[in-house]
Amino acid sequence: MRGRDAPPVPSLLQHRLVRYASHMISYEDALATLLAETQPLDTERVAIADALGRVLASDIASTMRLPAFDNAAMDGYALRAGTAALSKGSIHTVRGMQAAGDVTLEQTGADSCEIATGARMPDGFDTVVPVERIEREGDTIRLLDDTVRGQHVRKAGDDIAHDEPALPAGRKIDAAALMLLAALGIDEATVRRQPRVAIICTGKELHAGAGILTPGSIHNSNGPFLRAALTSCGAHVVQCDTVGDDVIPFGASLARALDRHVDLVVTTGAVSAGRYDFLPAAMAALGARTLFHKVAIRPGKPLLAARLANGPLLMALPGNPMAVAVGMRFFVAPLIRTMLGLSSERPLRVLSDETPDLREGLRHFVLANLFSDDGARLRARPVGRQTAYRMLPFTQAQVWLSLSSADGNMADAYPLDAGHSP
Ligand SMILES: Nc1nc2c(c(=O)[nH]1)N[C@H]1C(S)=C(S)[C@@H](COP(=O)(O)OP(=O)(O)OC[C@H]3O[C@@H](n4cnc5c(N)ncnc54)[C@H](O)[C@@H]3O)O[C@H]1N2
Ligand code: MOO
Repeated sequence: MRGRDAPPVPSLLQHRLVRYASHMISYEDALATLLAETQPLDTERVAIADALGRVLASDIASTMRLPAFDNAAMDGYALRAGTAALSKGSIHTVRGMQAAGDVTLEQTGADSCEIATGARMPDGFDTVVPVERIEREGDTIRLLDDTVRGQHVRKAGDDIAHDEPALPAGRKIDAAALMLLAALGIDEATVRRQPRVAIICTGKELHAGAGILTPGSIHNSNGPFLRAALTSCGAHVVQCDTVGDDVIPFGASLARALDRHVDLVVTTGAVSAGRYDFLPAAMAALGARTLFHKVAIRPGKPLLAARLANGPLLMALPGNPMAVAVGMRFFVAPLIRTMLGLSSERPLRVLSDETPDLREGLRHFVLANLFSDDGARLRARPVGRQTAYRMLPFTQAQVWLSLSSADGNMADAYPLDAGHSP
């Protein structure tokens, strides 16, 4: 929505300015159009030590049994129950001690052996009595309870059997997945290549770095936000440029991005209806195929998606910070998920406490917090005073609600940070 002064679009581009139809595509159709342009990326092998946040490209089956051997679940005494039950008051001779890591396979002679949690059950022993449930005198113990055969023993393969499916393709490697992979001794995995993304923020008002602003200028908040949000989603940000309202530095930044073999370019600003909003015309001049421009959503309506002549997709997000946040969350994040081979997100269906004025035909994205009502049902309460330029509410919310007038008070709730979705 820029105005003032001389037009920034070079004259050779002016005659190519395109008038866009006022009819807007729905969010659902726009997203489907975008995702139809996208494929899961190729795969690579990575060390598990470097795999946090990556997405598995093939199924992983268990390479061993977990636990690998029968072992004690409690510190206490291993016994041979055999087929007979061991009764309260029975007395057993103790010989030896089996600690975790000990390799002793057999304790011959004695009918009991001291044992530590995690220690391998010596051959012939099948039951463990916790140290609290015996009385010891010299080298004998007396049981304080009847025992059940096999009690307090963790059986080999009880967690996962050899060759059993462990983690499926399309699973994000999070801390839980890393725990299982480490336990299995797996040190490499086949994952999707990370999408390479360039960010280009447009606007001559954007002040480089921190420090004192000149009159009329602002700090660039969209660039740092996008870098963080893209990284959290599993993308690799290869470039983050800031350029003026001019197609020439924009084109130069785009050329650098293409040299870096990006899969996606995300731009901010210059995409709505103002004199300085050069981006739609620049796309046409560069021979890009515009997939859609203007979506029936609020905020973020002027969003544009294009396929660049030399391959990658370009998502032009409107400059207002909440339009960037919505464009990132509801267009760029699903695109990155598809590139990574992740399935589509499953939002929580919640009742929204209050709904803003919902305009028919528009999908509204609203910042909210979740809470449980008296009946322990999950509900959402929108945070106050939301407009496209206010960033404070974004820091005070847990979720985005996706709302339309057709759904009444029911909303889909999405975690604010797309990287937190499984
Ligand atoms: N006549 C019309 N005016 C506007 C329309 C419209 O349809 N007709 N749409 C409005 C909507 S909705 C939005 S959203 C904005 C989007 O405009 P642009 O994409 O052209 O963005 P700019 O004009 O370049 O910037 C808008 C706003 O955002 C600030 N901005 C830009 N970049 C950054 C950045 N990197 N960090 C922080 N803030 C940034 C910029 O200073 C402006 O305040 O247009 C409405 N107008
Ligand atoms: O759609 Mo814009 O993001 O409201 O200001």
